[in-house]
Amino acid sequence: MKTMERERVERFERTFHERDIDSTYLELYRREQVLPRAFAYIHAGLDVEFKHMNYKARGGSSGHFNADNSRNLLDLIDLLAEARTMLNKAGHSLTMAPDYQRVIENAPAWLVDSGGSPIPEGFTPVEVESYAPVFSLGDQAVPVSDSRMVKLTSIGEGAFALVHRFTDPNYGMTLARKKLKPGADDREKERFRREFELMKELQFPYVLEVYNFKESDWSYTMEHCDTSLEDYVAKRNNQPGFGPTTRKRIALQFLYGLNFIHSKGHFHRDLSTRNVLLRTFGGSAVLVKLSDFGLAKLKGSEFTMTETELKGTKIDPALGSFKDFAAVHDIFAAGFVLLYIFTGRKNIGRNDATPIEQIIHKCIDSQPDRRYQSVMELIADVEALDTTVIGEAPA
Ligand SMILES: Nc1ncnc2c1ncn2[C@@H]1O[C@H](COP(=O)(O)OP(=O)(O)OP(=O)(O)O)[C@@H](O)[C@H]1O
Repeated sequence: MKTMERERVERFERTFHERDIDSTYLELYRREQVLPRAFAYIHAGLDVEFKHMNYKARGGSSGHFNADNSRNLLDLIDLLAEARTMLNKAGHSLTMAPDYQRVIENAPAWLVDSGGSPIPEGFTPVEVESYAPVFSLGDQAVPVSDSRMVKLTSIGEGAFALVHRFTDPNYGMTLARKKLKPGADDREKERFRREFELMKELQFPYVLEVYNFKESDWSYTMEHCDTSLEDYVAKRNNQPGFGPTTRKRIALQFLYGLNFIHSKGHFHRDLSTRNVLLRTFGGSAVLVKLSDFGLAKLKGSEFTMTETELKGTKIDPALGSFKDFAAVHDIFAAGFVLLYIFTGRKNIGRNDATPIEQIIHKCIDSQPDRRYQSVMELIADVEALDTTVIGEAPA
């Protein structure tokens, strides 16, 4: 850590020296090298507000979160954001228990600083955790095959896991490592292990390859990707080099990957522009890698999902229950991924009538029986697209 960055973190921690902090919470973070008092203070404050929120929204019905509580919670969220930025600059990643992260990320949508805040309808009570730390710092190094420790660099964070990259000096290869966040419950652990096992089974050029599962710290290694589809298209969308032929090539790789998953009897269930990753090789050469299989499961199995688990994915209004998931529901989400690949847009108009838009309308039709019934059918239409007229409406 550089001196200036360390000083900034220490100065932030000193602002908590004069504050009254519940000793139970101080004890939870006693061994933390960085920001022990700050973490204890913020954790204690969040628990007070979360308990009050659960009380006000009991039974799942919406309630009113008082003005003072709203302001307190907003102040705590600001403190946390400040701590996170500072820690990132100092080379640490801040990890938070999934349920705390869910509420904090969703808060800006309903929390206001005057007159109190209306708790959203259907609010899921927060699992308050007063006896274990909810904040921790991500690992900074990992052992490789000859037991040498190599540096980890943070590259991503989802609701449940932290993702780092590291270079194995034995092979000169960069790998990614996904690690479950601390405080994960049995259900999240099962989801994590299932994700690894399924990806291990699905060996295919357009599905992200996973290597090794380590139960001792709930992490696994996988191939490293350079970017997500979301970022790749956003950066190139208005550039002349990113034309219909390149877009069609990316779209087909994505569909071949999806078709392979379906051919093996699985559905992805969480397709989004963030869950499609890319390896880039200079110029316009890319390899599409489908990732984040945490929600994929064998046909017919029971599973309920939470709002956190579907972040970024277009939810199919025609899907009644998650256990009735079928190919047409992945095809619905794939329609939006295709729209983004071909146009850089996330929403489609009613009257769009270019050849690609006609395909997308058929993916997302409100009546599932009017959609493509299989990825193979969809592939046939995308393969047949004439890239010289792809963006033009028919005469
Ligand atoms: N193999 C990889 N190479 C490069 N970046 C990756 C890789 N895997 C994941 N990431 C990055 O890390 C982020 C979080 O990963 P991922 O979405 O798999 O975690 P998660 O906790 O399961 O997420 P979610 O909340 O979507 O379920 C991704 O959005 C992506 O940017």
